[in-house]
Amino acid sequence: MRTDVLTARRIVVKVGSSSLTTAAGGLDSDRVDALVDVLARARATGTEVVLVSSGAIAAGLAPLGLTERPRDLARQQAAACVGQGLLVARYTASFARYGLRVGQVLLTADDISRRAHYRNAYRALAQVLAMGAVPVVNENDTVATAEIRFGDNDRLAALVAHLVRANLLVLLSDVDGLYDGDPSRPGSQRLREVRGRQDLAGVEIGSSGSSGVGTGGMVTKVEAARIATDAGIPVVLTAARHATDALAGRETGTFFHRTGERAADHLLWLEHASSPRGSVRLTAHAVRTVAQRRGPLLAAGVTRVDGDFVAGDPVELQDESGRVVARGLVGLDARELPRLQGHSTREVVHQDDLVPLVSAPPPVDTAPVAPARVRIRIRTAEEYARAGAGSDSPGR
Ligand SMILES: Nc1ncnc2c1ncn2[C@@H]1O[C@H](COP(=O)(O)OP(=O)(O)O)[C@@H](O)[C@H]1O
Ligand SMILES: N[C@@H](CCC(=O)OP(=O)(O)O)C(=O)O
Repeated sequence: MRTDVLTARRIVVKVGSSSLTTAAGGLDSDRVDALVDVLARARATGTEVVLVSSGAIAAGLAPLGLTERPRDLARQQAAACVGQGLLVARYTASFARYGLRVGQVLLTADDISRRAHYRNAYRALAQVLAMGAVPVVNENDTVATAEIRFGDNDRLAALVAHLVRANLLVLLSDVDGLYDGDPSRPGSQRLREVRGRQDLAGVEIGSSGSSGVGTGGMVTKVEAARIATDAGIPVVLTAARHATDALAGRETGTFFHRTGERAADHLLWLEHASSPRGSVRLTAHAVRTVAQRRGPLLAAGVTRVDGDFVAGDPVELQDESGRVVARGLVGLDARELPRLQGHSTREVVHQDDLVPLVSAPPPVDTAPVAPARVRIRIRTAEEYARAGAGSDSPGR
């Protein structure tokens, strides 16, 4: 038995498109009902549930006369617009069988990478839970542009788990766990547990399966598991048909043990969900300060400004060679900075709004301090698409 699962009082369950649709396309009511049966049982035992559900685009295909997932963003937006309503209507009817209400929550990465928005999203979700309803979360695909699109719900679910302070993330797919190679290949073995990155060495993490409606495949699930476990949230990855066992703490799928501690609220979003609006180049001294989070970034430490950002936007902080050393929420507009750079003590990024992405050399003028934790940065959807990785591209 998995004690972390049994003791979890608040859980985020993410279900993929491939687990909600029929082979012929369209929503599969029986599969929606089967999932809701499991979630309603968890609720009956006092566990709070947040559902992150994909399927908007898949559900909108048939009603719009589309036979496959469109490759262009405009038709994906249209499909999501029609499908999201159908999806939530289906959940509303299904949860109503248990006297439970659902509330639709549509998020964009852009909305919630800012600190104030993050708090607002937390307040809204916490209130929905406090009032006994089940939040059904998805990305707001209809208004998300290629630039701000988060792109896959696996990573979105990991960030939502952090946002709502969940004790567990459950990823439900059409495959019953992470395999060491293509699961359709004879001889591939399921990993029962992952305790850290070392357990993933040699594992072939591939893209979407044959359903044709999934996004990102195992790549985004493993990234999601890494985001969650690094932030102290264990993850169960299994097939939707094993959801009962997964929530009962039985040994199904792949269990990712937590590897880190909960990080400051908005910093995880800043690191994983935000798309930088510009970049600021720093002196060597300022690089050391921000990489070790020993103080704020002052205008005196800025040597160059690129982009058209305004106060509150996420920006990249670069060293003198252009290497990205941190991300920060900037406190000044791009047009204000040039006249201050190099000499002013005005604060450009507050210390609490900084995420170091690499460790820096120890400062020459002070005693050695512990280096900042080296973080493996998860790509944004935009970077992901640019790299043409897997099938996660918005152009798919
Ligand atoms: N190493 C692996 N282990 C398990 N599944 C994998 C692996 N590599 C690629 N996959 C594929 O990932 C698919 C699940 O991802 P995806 O199609 O995006 O589903 P979902 O809609 O649930 O997000 C599986 O059907 C499987 O074919
Ligand atoms: N937001 C999109 C789903 C994106 C996504 O990650 O899909 P999936 O890989 O099926 O979980 C939708 O609702 O269609």
